[in-house]
Amino acid sequence: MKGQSLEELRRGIDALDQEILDRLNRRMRLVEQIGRIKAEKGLDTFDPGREEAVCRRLVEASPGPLPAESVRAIYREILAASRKLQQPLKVAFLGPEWTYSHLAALSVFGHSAHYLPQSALVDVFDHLSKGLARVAVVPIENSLEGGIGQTMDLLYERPVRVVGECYLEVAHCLCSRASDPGSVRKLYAHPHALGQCRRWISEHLRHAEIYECASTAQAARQAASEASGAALCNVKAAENYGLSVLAERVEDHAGNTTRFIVLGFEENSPTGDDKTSILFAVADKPGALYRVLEVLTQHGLNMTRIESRPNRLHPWQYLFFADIGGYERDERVRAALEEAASRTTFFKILGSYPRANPRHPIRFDLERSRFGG
Ligand SMILES: C=C(O[C@@H]1C=C(C(=O)O)C=C[C@H]1O)C(=O)O
Repeated sequence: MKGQSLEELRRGIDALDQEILDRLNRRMRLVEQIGRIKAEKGLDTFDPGREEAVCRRLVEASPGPLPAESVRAIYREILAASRKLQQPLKVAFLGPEWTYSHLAALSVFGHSAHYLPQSALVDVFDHLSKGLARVAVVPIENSLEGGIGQTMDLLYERPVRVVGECYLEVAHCLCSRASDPGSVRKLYAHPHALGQCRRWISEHLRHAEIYECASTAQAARQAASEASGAALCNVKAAENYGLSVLAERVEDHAGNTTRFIVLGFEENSPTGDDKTSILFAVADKPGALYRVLEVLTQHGLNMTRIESRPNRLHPWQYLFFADIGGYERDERVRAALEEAASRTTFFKILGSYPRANPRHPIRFDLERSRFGG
């Protein structure tokens, strides 16, 4: 049997696209109805647990050939458009535009959200507490540099909840108006970017003076103002500030990944594969930390991270940030946390949220300036 011609195949695609669009509009009418119910009941528009459940179900139900990351990428935008119909979601992040935080926020909330770049992390938290933003996206740890101290301090000080997480691959480029690395005299960079590219800088940019900046996009903005300035930043920041990419992927280790958390106030519903973040302090006596960890082990909870941080309010005392597998209201987790809390001097559940996979970080495609996962 003779195959279909190009024209016939394209007619088939046109008919399917019309069908997809009709169905998307039907979906949006349901979304609008849900929006009205939420408004009546005073519920929050954004429900990350439900969104994750929607995506996971579709990834599992998809027979292919569409890969899982494409299903997720398509639905990221459908969900963003759905939320926008109910009420545009206001998202604060550490700006200016095109920082890695911005890329992380876009990868979680899509292009239809209302983004509010802030000039300092503390302003991101302030935006949330003042109700100027509904959610915020902040970095919490990097695979090479470890925990982001300032975020950890603010998590201790402010009454926010962790409602989501995402892992983003951090691919730095050397970007400049100069034509080659040899002509670069000043290098602008965020301290973490400097830390991640130490070896490359000592091999290629020994002759340049180094200036630390508040963010990678700020570094790009600064580099753009000088003919012999350069920045360590991502390709979108370079594009935005009119810089050329002189060298790609200058980080010292492949797989440089930053974990971002989404902050908000609402409690998530369980998804069946959740993580819970906690924060606690223990008395200064032998075995105090062990006694907390012992309870978690006895209840069979898997701890995926524990990190200590000096308590700035009480010198030489420490705060512990830990992530465990499970949902906070799940009976086993609840009982374990209750018992663990009784062995601490301070205990705070930061929140439960759908688990993201660190082995499949969101990748920002250098060539095509778009996300894959
Ligand atoms: C439609 C809803 O509102 C939002 C949009 C969703 C969707 O488009 O599927 C899911 C969760 C919410 O963030 C809902 O809560 O079901």
